[in-house]
Amino acid sequence: MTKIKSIRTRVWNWTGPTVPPTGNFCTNASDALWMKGDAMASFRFHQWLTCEVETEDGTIGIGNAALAPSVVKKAIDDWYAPLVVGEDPFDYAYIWEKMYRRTHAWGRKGIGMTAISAIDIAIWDLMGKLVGKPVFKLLGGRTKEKIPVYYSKLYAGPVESMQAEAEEAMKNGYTAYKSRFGYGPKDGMQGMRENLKRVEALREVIGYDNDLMLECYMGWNLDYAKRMLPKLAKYEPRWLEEPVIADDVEGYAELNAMNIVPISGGEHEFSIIGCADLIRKKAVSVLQYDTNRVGGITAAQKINAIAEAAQIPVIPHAGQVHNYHLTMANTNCPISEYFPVFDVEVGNELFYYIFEGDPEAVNGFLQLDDDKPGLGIEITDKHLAHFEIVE
Ligand SMILES: O=C(O)[C@H](O)[C@H](O)[C@@H](O)CO
Ligand SMILES: [Mg+2]
Repeated sequence: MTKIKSIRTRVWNWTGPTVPPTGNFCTNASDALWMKGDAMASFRFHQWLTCEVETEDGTIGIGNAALAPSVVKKAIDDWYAPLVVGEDPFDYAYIWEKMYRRTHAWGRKGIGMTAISAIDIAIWDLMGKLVGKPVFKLLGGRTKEKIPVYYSKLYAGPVESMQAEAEEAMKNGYTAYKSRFGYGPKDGMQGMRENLKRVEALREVIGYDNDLMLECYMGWNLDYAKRMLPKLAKYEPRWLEEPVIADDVEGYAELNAMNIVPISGGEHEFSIIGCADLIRKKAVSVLQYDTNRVGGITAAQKINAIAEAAQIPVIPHAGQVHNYHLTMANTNCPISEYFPVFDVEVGNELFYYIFEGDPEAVNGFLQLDDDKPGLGIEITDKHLAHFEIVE
């Protein structure tokens, strides 16, 4: 048995080219503020955290976090690493509880749970490498021949450019698409029409035999969403995502109970109990935790069981292998989100520039390798020129 010897955290600050922001690009929680300028600014993630957990025999497990990397690094270095070093990685449930309970006063959600997630993901990668098995084989194995994905981009812009992007994606074999709204409560009735115009335009391109999902990214509110839902119904969206801020669980439940369009959410929820609460309150019809926020693979797998008991499908936020392995190992996880490999825009794309081995979608599906131990990714130095790294 080999014990955990050290944890190495690095913050990767992207210094490469980024797609310049445009107006009404993606509604978000900042839209409710009286402010000028780029409301999406605080939701661009142009840095990432890598978290490498090494055992005495030199095996290294790789974890990661996208939220507030510089702060999460500090939390891991100062608080969580001392709790984990010296433990047996296969005692992962005990390690999770130790991290959760020893920082319970401040770490139950947000930064603390993100730090726990990064370490836990690394421990699962480590366990897979130590036993020579892919992580999904430790979770339940292969429940799918390959994983269907949905194309997740289509940020709001000129109608013609959105249609052109959808047409291009159609050529690549996707059968499900997620688009972002650009208008919300402060844009009034005209903004509603702009939103509906774009949904109609996308349906003209993808038709009605393909799934269309609509993303608000916490940029609407209960009143606006209640007014929009009846107008959206005829476009048959598969779900309406994060229509209200993450704390408005009652708002979620009221919108979901209207049963006009299934409501999805969870990418800004944390911990097993946080997600169980969304399920208990019937706040979502589709649960979308992100494994690198919610508590890692240990927490995500427990949440999958709770969601399955309630027959709520789980479609984790983001692509990325830490989510794919859970989707592969759970029948109640039908498809995966997939960020197409594009220039760096909001930052979801950074994963492709830091890691090697994240599967790329082919014809609307992606595959995991039965013989690749752990998560199947390594940190690459191919794009180091575009990063400033803080050890
Ligand atoms: O569902 C998503 O993919 C997230 O909400 C996005 O990461 C966010 O960038 C808004 O598009
Ligand atoms: Mg989302």
